[in-house]
Amino acid sequence: MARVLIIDDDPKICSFLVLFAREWGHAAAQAGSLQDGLVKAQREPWDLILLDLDLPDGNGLQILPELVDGPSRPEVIIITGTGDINGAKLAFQHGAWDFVTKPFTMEEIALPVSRALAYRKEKSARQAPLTLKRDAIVGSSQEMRNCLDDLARASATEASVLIMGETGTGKELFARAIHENSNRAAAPFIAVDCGAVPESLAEGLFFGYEKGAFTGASARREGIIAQAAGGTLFLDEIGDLSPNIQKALLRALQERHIRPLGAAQEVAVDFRVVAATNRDLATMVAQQRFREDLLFRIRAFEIKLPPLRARKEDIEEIAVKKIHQICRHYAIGMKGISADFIHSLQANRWPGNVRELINVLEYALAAAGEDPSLHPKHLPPEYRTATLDLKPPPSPQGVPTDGANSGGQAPFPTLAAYRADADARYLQMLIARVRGDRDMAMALSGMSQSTLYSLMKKHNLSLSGRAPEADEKW
Ligand SMILES: Nc1ncnc2c1ncn2[C@@H]1O[C@H](COP(=O)(O)OP(=O)(O)OP(=O)(O)O)[C@@H](O)[C@H]1O
Repeated sequence: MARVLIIDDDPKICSFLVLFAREWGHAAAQAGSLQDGLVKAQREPWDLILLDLDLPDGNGLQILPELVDGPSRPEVIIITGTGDINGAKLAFQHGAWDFVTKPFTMEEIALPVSRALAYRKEKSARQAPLTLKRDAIVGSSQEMRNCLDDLARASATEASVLIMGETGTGKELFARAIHENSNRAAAPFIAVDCGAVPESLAEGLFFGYEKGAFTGASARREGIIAQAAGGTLFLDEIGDLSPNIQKALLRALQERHIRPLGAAQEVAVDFRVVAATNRDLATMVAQQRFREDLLFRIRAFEIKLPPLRARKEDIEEIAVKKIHQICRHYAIGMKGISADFIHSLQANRWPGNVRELINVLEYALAAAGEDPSLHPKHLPPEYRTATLDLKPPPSPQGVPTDGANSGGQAPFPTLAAYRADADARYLQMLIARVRGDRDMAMALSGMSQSTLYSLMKKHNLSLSGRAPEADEKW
């Protein structure tokens, strides 16, 4: 038996569909508005939702993304009397299973419904590998379990995978886990941050070059695609690739052959691509900033990682595990964790997601010193105010805003300004923690010496607390 929800404001259609679903042995319920539909869709698990577009409180497409990403990830069939090709395109972009125009006969609706339910049955029958290696991935919320199911399915195939999610949600962690759980686990996992590759060096980096291929090519160099032979190539921030490299990469993906710069022959390479982005690639395609054919190539399988604020249950589990890990790592006695401390963590929005949470936990442990347990007072002040019902704070001092403040709202910082401010505060915490110990600074922050040094320099800071110019050479 499947569970079917019908969201339509026409009582006749609803009764017809409820009857139809029950005759086929399914459980069915109905909702007459977007709001009612969304509440019901999120309160109970559904296998299939039949969604009208023209509802009294808005267009069904408005809630489609929330429906398909809902706790039970139902299939959604659009049923509409005002369908047009653009609406259908949008619906498919947002993950609808099918699009049926009204009026329809019993047969016309029976086919897509039975196909959707058969697909769903097949999907749930496919077992995730029993031995999924996920040690580093913490979280048991329904959202995280859905992502782990996707991870298991992606690992069992050879298909390319696109992982989407905000910064710090664990895209790289998932990419590594796909590789480690795949048949390619024994071969290399090669990661490249596409945003950090200068356009002029990109071809050489991806495809390699022969000695003398260009001025400065004093020796032959293997490209990262060849390095990933037999294994997985992880393209982080793929939305940052220039059009030229998108084109060259598409060719490599289609042909599975590459030609290093200056080489006479093409060589075959067997590699799997996992890509990640925090951008909306479909919008970039519409704006002609990303190739549609490349998007199709890399998106055979999609994993959407939800932000931490959408899975607050995971915060406690991540915090407990990370605190224990950090305590073990630095050989400091285990700390107790107060319920208030967890409550304060859960009240924050975490725009930097798990990465930001981990940084704050490091700070709290440093601030706690010899105290036996962690309390809200050990959190950075700005993270403590989240539990208070106060007016929005003014913008951080010196942080430029986007100029889009209106209606008396507090100025809103630009993302770049917010990140720079967060970087500076993080560095200050780090300086206070390591008291001049460079190795400890690198170990705690996970930054290389050169990255740490240049970030310190950018913010006019030094590990010793003196002016950077007076600091030791690295
Ligand atoms: N579910 C999780 N459980 C435990 N640790 C996690 C989880 N998700 C992320 N992390 C940790 O958070 C940090 C950031 O993760 P990761 O680099 O994979 O994120 P990302 O989405 O690739 O970030 P970005 O887009 O900024 O590159 C890492 O230290 C990672 O180990």
